[in-house]
Amino acid sequence: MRCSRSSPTRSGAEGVAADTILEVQGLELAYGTRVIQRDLGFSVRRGSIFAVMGGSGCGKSTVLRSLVGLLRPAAGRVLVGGEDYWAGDAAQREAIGRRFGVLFQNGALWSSLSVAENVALPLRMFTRLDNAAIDSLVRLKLALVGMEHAAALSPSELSGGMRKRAGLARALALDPEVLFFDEPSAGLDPVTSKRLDDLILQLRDGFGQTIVLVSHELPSLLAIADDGVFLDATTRTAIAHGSPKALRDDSINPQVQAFMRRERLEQEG
Ligand SMILES: Nc1ncnc2c1ncn2[C@@H]1O[C@H](COP(=O)(O)OP(=O)(O)OP(=O)(O)O)[C@@H](O)[C@H]1O
Repeated sequence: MRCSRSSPTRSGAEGVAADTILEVQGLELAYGTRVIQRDLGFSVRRGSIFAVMGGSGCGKSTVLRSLVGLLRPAAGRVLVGGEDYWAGDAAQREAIGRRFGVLFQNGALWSSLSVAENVALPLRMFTRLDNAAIDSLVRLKLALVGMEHAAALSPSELSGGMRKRAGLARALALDPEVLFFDEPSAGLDPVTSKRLDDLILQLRDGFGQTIVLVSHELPSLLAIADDGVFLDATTRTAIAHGSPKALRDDSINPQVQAFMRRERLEQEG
C-alpha cells in the first residue's frame, strides 16, 4: 500500500520520492461550486499500474481529467517528476503534457484519417522527424499493439477492441512517461478485454511503462493493477489506498467491501 502520507525515501525536486513519477497532494476538484472530490493524496511509482477505483459517479474520470490537464484543481497540487503541473503557464503545462499519453474510452480516433495517419498525427505535430522516420515509427507502434495489418483502414472499419488498440498505438507514439487510460475495458467482450489487459501488462513488464487507469471493471483491475486509490461519492474523498487485491482481501471499510463483494458474487455466480 502506498499513499502520499507514507512515502519512504524522499529525495529530488519538491521532496518527492525518487521512484515516484506522479504525486497528488491535497487535491480538490469541483465543477463550479460543486465539489466532486477533496483532500486527495496519492503517489504513482514509475513502472507500475495505478488504478483510480470507485462506484459510478464518484469522480474517477474527473480525477483523470485533472491529471492530464483538462480540469484545473480548485486546490492542491499534481507533481509530475517533482514539477508542479498547474503552477506553470500554458507553455510549461504543454511541455509536461508531452510526457503523457492518453487513451480515452472510445479510442477518440479521427474518422477522416486512416489508422496509420492517426498514429502519425502526434509525431507530425510534436516532432521534426521526416516522413520515412514517421512511417517506421508508426509501423513499430502498430506492431506493438498487433495492428500492423490495419494501417490503411479507417476507424469506421474497426471493431471496438481494434479501435482501443489503435488509440493505444497513437497514445504510445511519443514514448510517454505516463500512459493514462479511461475505462480500457468499457464496451469490450470478456475475451477482447482480456487481450487488452495482457497488452497493458506487456507494456509494463516489457518497457517499464507507467500506467494510470480509471476503471470500475474489477476482474480487469484485479488482473493488472499494482496499486490504487478508492474514491467515495458520499464523503467525496479517498477512503482506501492499495492494490485491488489488497482492498478486496483486507479492507475493513464497508463501502469498499460492498463494492468488492458485489463484484466477487457476480464472478462466482
Ligand atoms: N463537465 C461536468 N460538469 C458538471 N458536472 C460534471 C461534469 N462531468 C462530470 N460531472 C459530475 O461529476 C460527478 C463525477 O463524475 P465522473 O464522470 O468523474 O465520475 P466517474 O466516477 O468517472 O463515473 P462513472 O464511473 O459513472 O463513469 C458526477 O456527478 C457527474 O455528474
